[in-house]
Amino acid sequence: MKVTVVGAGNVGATCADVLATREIANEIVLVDIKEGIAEGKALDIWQKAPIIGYDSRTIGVTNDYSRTADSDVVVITSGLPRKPGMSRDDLISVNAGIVKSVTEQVVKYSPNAIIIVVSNPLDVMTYQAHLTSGMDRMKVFGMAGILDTARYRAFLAEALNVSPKDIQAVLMGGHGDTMVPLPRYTTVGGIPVTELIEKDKLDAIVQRTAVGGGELVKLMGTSAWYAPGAAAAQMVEAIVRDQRRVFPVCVELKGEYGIDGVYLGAPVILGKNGIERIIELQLNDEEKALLETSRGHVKEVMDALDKMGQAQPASA
Ligand SMILES: NC(=O)c1ccc[n+]([C@@H]2O[C@H](COP(=O)([O-])OP(=O)(O)OC[C@H]3O[C@@H](n4cnc5c(N)ncnc54)[C@H](O)[C@@H]3O)[C@@H](O)[C@H]2O)c1
Ligand SMILES: O=C(O)C[C@H](O)C(=O)O
Repeated sequence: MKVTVVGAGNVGATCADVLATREIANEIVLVDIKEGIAEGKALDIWQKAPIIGYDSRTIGVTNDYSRTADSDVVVITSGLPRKPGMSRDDLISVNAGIVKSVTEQVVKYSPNAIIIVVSNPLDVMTYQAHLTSGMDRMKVFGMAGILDTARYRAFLAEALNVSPKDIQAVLMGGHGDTMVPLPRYTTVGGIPVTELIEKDKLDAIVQRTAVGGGELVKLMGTSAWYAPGAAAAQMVEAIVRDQRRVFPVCVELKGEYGIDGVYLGAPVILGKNGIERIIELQLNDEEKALLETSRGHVKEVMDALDKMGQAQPASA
């Protein structure tokens, strides 16, 4: 299997490193626009192979998409990260252009690849890549839900003093402060989380999760990369190993949840064809209202992209 990661910055390089270290793909191509950066990081990851013990090949290229040809999966991480005081939406004008031009190159050389978008603002960059690619929505989707649920699961594991492995959770909506964690669908070793933690503590964890990206931006002056890179690699693994994992993924909803034409996180089954199925949960009134708020926010940012004239299909 061949996997390309575009953007050899913090998230892209971490993703490539996890893909190689866990031998998720035998050929990994790292691409960046900055001369030498992808080549250097790919070489560094390859030189770690004899120490850790893996044989995935990692190569790096500067803007040479011919080397990405016939990739099975492409992860797009290229674009600016936010700085303290910024929202993800503030990145839209710069990142839309980057995601558009990268997607054009990706599709030209790997027309059958499944595309995973990571660049922010995530839901709207997924819209940008999907439109530019002209591909089926089940083959162009975004990574955010695995990261957001991982934060939620990590906070819960800490509060309950249990293994994060035993916490199962799902979360919906946009990748922003209006994301919708679903405590009703959260279990700890099969036990509903609501039986193990007081409501005020759970509410505080939900709140901390919603602003989890911002917490890290404040601490580091740029956004996170270890968990995001690993989350994107986990999606690649589900696809290349046809695992049929159930993850929250950002996809264009077309009637699911009564929503049409908006890109939002929802639980899906991920396998060799990309999204194999979008799962429709039964939401209660409160959850529906939260999802509607999130939908409204993402739609506003999609409209802003439309106004910029960026969201055009590749052929337009
Ligand atoms: N979806 C998520 O959950 C999530 C999580 C973390 C970060 N992100 C987003 O991922 C993006 C990358 O974050 P990062 O921390 O890796 O940033 P970074 O600055 O470390 O890396 C970005 C890389 O993209 C490269 N790049 C820019 N334009 C390019 C182009 N046209 N072609 C190829 N490469 C190009 C840059 O040279 C740089 O190396 C940001 O937009 C960030 O907000 C999303
Ligand atoms: O917070 C950010 O800007 C990056 C990313 O979306 C995250 O949640 O870590």
